[in-house]
Amino acid sequence: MAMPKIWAFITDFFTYETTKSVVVKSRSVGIINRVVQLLIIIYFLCWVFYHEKAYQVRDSGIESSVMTKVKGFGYHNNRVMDVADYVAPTQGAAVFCIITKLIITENQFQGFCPESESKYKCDTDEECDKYLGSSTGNGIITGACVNSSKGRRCEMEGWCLAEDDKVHMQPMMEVENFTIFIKNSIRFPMFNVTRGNFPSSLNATYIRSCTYDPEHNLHCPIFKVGEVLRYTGQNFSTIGGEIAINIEWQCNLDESEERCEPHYSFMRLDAVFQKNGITKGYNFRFAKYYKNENGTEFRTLHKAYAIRFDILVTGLAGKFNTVPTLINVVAAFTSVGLGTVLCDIILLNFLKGADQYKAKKFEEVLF
Ligand SMILES: Nc1ncnc2c1ncn2[C@@H]1O[C@H](COP(=O)(O)OP(=O)(O)OP(=O)(O)O)[C@@H](O)[C@H]1O
Repeated sequence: MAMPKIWAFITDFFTYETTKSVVVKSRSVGIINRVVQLLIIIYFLCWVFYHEKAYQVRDSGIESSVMTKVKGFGYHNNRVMDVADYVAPTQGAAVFCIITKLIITENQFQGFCPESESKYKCDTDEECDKYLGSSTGNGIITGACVNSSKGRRCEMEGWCLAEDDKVHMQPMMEVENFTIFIKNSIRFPMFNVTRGNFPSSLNATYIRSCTYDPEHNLHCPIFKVGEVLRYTGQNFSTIGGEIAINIEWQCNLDESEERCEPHYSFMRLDAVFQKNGITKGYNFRFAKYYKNENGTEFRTLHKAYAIRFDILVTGLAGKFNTVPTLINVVAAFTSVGLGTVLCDIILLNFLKGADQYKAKKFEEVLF
């Protein structure tokens, strides 16, 4: 029984198929064929070529440099704070912090003193043993329980007196009115095109007085902190954390280079931690060191609560090129043939004269 099957398979395998054109005089199938072809042509013209600009080569490897400068004055800890006091790091990089609240602990010397927090309350030395080796306090716990102005506390060795960061203080509300100047220059290396985020024609008086507004003042490179927070949907009184200012360059270089302009968008990057009970906002510590007349070193410790700004730059430029144009034109012509596939399925399976069509379409010739 198996032999005839094998023989039939071999005969089928060694056959040759060639295409034969069958003209089907059916109006309905003819209409379907033309409609499918039309849809494919419209898809390629409108979406692939017009919207997706498939005739262009793209460069997403944008090279960018960002410089920032903050200006404004505020009152905090009974003193006027200027940019050198509240911006860190001071170099004007793409990532910087504006300090909104500073807890200052002055005149810390190396030595032994009681911890400040109430969790270090103790009556005996043994109660402090559990903190030995702990890294969450203000210094190295010695294991002794000593007297302090707030009652008995575990003793630590380090910078004394220990910081008390539980003091309540208002953030520097003037931060809302501070302004951030952003200077961004970019280059698309594939096309050797360089652009800046504001026209060189802008004069100094205008720059000093303008602020960015997405509707009326798109070219002004100065951003008001309060407005930036508003664009991200944040309220200044609850703000901490990280804000991104995204500069997006979408450039069609088939048009004039002048139309290659930045678009700004704003978002809060640490939004996931907004409702987190353990960590809120962003803070860090830094110290300033001094020596007194007899050469003993002492320091002023700052715990800074800040808003961190991240200037992100993204870009995509496109320009006409023959290679993608040819590839996509060929793809478009090939795809127009897809109409035949659909019509064949309908003809071979769903129409009245399907058998007749099958017989005409597949013809066996014996030699
Ligand atoms: N955050 C800002 N808000 C408003 N204007 C600013 C801001 N940063 C810079 N400018 C203004 O933009 C222009 C260019 O700033 P740039 O830092 O290059 O020059 P500058 O003369 O060194 O500025 P400065 O006024 O700090 O001395 C200056 O007129 C400057 O005053």
